[in-house]
Amino acid sequence: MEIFYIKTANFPSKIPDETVLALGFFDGVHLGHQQLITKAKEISTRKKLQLAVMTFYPHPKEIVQGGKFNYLMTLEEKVKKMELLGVDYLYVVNFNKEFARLSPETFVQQYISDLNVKHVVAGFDYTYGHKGMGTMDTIKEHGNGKFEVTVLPKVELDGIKISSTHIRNLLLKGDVKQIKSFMGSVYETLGQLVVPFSESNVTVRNDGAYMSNNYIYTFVPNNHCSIPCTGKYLVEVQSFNQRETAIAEVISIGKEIEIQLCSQLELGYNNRELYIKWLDSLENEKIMIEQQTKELVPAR
Ligand SMILES: Cc1cc2nc3c(=O)[nH]c(=O)nc-3n(C[C@H](O)[C@H](O)[C@H](O)COP(=O)(O)O)c2cc1C
Ligand SMILES: Nc1ncnc2c1ncn2[C@@H]1O[C@H](COP(=O)(O)OP(=O)(O)OP(=O)(O)O)[C@@H](O)[C@H]1O
Repeated sequence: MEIFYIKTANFPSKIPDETVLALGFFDGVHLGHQQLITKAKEISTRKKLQLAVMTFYPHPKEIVQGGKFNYLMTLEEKVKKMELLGVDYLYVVNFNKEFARLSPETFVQQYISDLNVKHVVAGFDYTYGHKGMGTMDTIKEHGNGKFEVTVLPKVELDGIKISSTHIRNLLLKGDVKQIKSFMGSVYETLGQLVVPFSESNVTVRNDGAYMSNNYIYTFVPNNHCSIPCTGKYLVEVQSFNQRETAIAEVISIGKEIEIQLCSQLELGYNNRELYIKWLDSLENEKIMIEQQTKELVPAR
């Protein structure tokens, strides 16, 4: 897969071959996105064209509304998923204030027609151009017959539109188990495992690695990735080919996010980059323990 980072009016010097282009932000590359890209792949194979995806960075909301946006994945992770889906060209358009002001017509002319696109595929709710005024009802007309258009109807699960927003809401509720049926895989967060420094708790091994004697570590998620709400979770910690099941506690969601792993972790290296896979919430267990504790209090 070839990646083109496009800044306003700075187009690739080599215009790629004729393509089928899938459009959208694609945060999380969930099952709705996967259906869209698979559809575009089928069309590209049938028409013997290359498959291209156009996404943006940063997220339009971060620029238009300002403030921090909670992403489901980093751009690097999105790139990996696109590669697995068989994408040939990935355009990452720098979304800035100047770009946001482009009219729907100018966007279609400069960023679609001029990029040798022969077929556009996007979902029923895709919008483009200043204030998102362009829709799937206007795109064909704005393309002046230069490309075909396929619209993917709403992909739902149990009557709910599969969307990045719904997955973010599940994270806010700590309902990590449900996420798999919307994303197609367990939600995971990339970050660094750090041994909190306290002399009584840390052993320095011969190879220089810090080991936590009581198995308590701090996990610092990579910048700007969403994590579930505070509470205890059953997780899988994955680094290279090592996997461990552990209990993670999200203590606070603020500037410094810390997650403490309390199981017997053999991955005890300091500052090691790894994935946390969020398997299930242990809040029910916590509620049960709280209820049992309450029952033990003698009646006065
Ligand atoms: C040229 C262009 C200008 C845009 N301008 C705005 C804007 O002014 N305000 C806004 O909220 N979104 C704007 N957007 C974002 C789109 O409405 C939409 O969120 C984006 O294309 C991603 O689509 P998706 O959310 O369906 O994946 C713009 C998009 C494009 C391509
Ligand atoms: N459930 C779905 N059914 C059909 N098309 C979808 C679905 N979800 C996303 N798409 C399409 O996939 C592309 C990327 O969409 P986008 O990144 O806006 O996803 P989203 O899940 O709707 O995000 P958000 O919830 O943040 O708005 C767009 O063309 C969009 O219309």
